[in-house]
Amino acid sequence: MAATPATPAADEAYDVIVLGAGPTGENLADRAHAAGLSAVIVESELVGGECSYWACMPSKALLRPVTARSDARRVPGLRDAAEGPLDAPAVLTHRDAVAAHWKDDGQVRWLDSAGIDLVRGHGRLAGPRRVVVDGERTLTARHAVAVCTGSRPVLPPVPGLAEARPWTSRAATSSQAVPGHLVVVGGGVVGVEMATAWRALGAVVTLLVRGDGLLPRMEPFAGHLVAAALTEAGVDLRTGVEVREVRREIPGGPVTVVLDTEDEIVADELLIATGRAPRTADIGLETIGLEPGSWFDVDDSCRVTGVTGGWLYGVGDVNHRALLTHQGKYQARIAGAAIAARARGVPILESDPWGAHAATADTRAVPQVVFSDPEAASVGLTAAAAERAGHRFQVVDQDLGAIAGASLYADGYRGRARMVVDLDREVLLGATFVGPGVGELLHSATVAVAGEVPIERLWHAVPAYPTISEVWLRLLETYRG
Ligand SMILES: Cc1cc2nc3c(=O)[nH]c(=O)nc-3n(C[C@H](O)[C@H](O)[C@H](O)COP(=O)(O)OP(=O)(O)OC[C@H]3O[C@@H](n4cnc5c(N)ncnc54)[C@H](O)[C@@H]3O)c2cc1C
Ligand SMILES: NC(=O)c1ccc[n+]([C@@H]2O[C@H](COP(=O)([O-])OP(=O)(O)OC[C@H]3O[C@@H](n4cnc5c(N)ncnc54)[C@H](O)[C@@H]3O)[C@@H](O)[C@H]2O)c1
Repeated sequence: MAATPATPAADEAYDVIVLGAGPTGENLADRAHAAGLSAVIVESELVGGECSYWACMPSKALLRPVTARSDARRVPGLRDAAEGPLDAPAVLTHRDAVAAHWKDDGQVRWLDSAGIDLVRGHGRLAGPRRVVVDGERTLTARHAVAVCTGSRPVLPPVPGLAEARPWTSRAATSSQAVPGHLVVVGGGVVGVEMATAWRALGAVVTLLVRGDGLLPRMEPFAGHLVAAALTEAGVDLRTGVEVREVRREIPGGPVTVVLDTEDEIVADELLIATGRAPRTADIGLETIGLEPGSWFDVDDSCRVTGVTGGWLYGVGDVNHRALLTHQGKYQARIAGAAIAARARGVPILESDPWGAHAATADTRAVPQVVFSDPEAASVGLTAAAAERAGHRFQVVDQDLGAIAGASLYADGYRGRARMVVDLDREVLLGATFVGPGVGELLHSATVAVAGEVPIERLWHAVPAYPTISEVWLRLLETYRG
């Protein structure tokens, strides 16, 4: 059914109400509907959520030309053809198309074809199993309400920062112009990807990081290699610095960033990429005894803990398990199956690790690709995380440049791989690859980690020659001795 305006009416009852039509909400509603439950989805902005319009898709549209050009420049015979600047207007035009020009008609058509009702407006819980949309329309849920409202950027409490109206991820992924000088604050994924993109599109970029390196959740060599490449690309990377004050006298005019070192940087734009907060401040949590603005505390089926009757689910970014589109969609598949099983009265759910109703991969095998140049890709535990978790493990490293497939992929290929092996069970706990093109290599590691494939069996998974995947052979040879 197509979108209908919020009009006063009697309560409308559904089996499942989904709040938020991002990738998580869409998948959850789809799973519920596929299981024979009626589902309605409430969306206050665009169907498709952050990912489609202001996050994954537009950011990757900005980054793909950057890595494609870099790769081409490292292929003899192609190098000269790939010299010169990127065509920034063409990149931005393509980005606009990838973001569907910030219109959601296509995704609304998909909801319609999937048999999911859409109600446009801001949804708020109004007591158990009840959602009021824009204060006018009341929906009730026979089985479950799934909150999939995502996250928003956080501005640190720096004097003058909010008043300066800095860019956050939305402006950084949707800007229609390349700023002359962009200051980026934050060395996490958003900071690194956006510094990479806007530098290659022609901006002077200063990247301010308060810690001692980039991408702190990955293996340290990921941050080192990406930092070296950013510096080589001309980014002014400053680590160990804090922003003390921000001044912008004229809206849209130059912005002055004052550091704790007393240095002042005057730039055209400032991007704050210092993490996210849940979009749960204004969704009526107080009406069911939960704290507004908090992340949801959920079990492995994504059911919110401590809610009488067990009808509330918090899925995707809102539960802070892994702020990634693919993990939100995975959780939606698991939670959707759990909601359907509970609705059918199934007495015992498959909630053991790797069971149908447990989002086990959230804690064991989360894959992530940072689309920087070079790419950084990881799954499962880093060595530091394995140490913290008390595993007995061995780290195996490999220079990716020494792999024949890599040297053919790009002349002078620079990159590194690491696997973390559980010595007690002889399975992989995690793997990290850094280098051009490694994003597409990651799923092999995800299969090995999630499948808990014994090293002895991995030995029989023969990588094709000459591909970058031959890194697996070298890693295993080193491990086996
Ligand atoms: C710049 C950037 C780049 C990223 N790149 C990647 C990437 O490459 N790969 C990746 O896996 N992840 C990436 N992410 C993370 C990814 O965007 C999120 O993990 C993902 O969007 C979360 O999906 P979600 O459905 O939980 O929430 P969202 O996508 O945020 O969707 C939530 C939806 O709920 C709606 N909503 C909120 N409150 C209400 C309400 N009260 N009533 C009705 N509707 C409401 C919102 O309007 C929104 O449409 C990126 C994030 C950023 C910021
Ligand atoms: N390719 C991808 O998969 C991709 C791309 C972009 C975003 N994302 C997801 O979006 C989420 C948000 O990304 P993000 O980069 O905003 O968050 P993040 O948590 O990855 O990084 C934020 C960084 O900012 C730093 N920071 C925090 N407060 C600060 C302050 N006051 N001053 C200076 N630095 C400060 C943190 O130490 C951290 O390194 C991530 O969890 C990520 O998983 C994924």
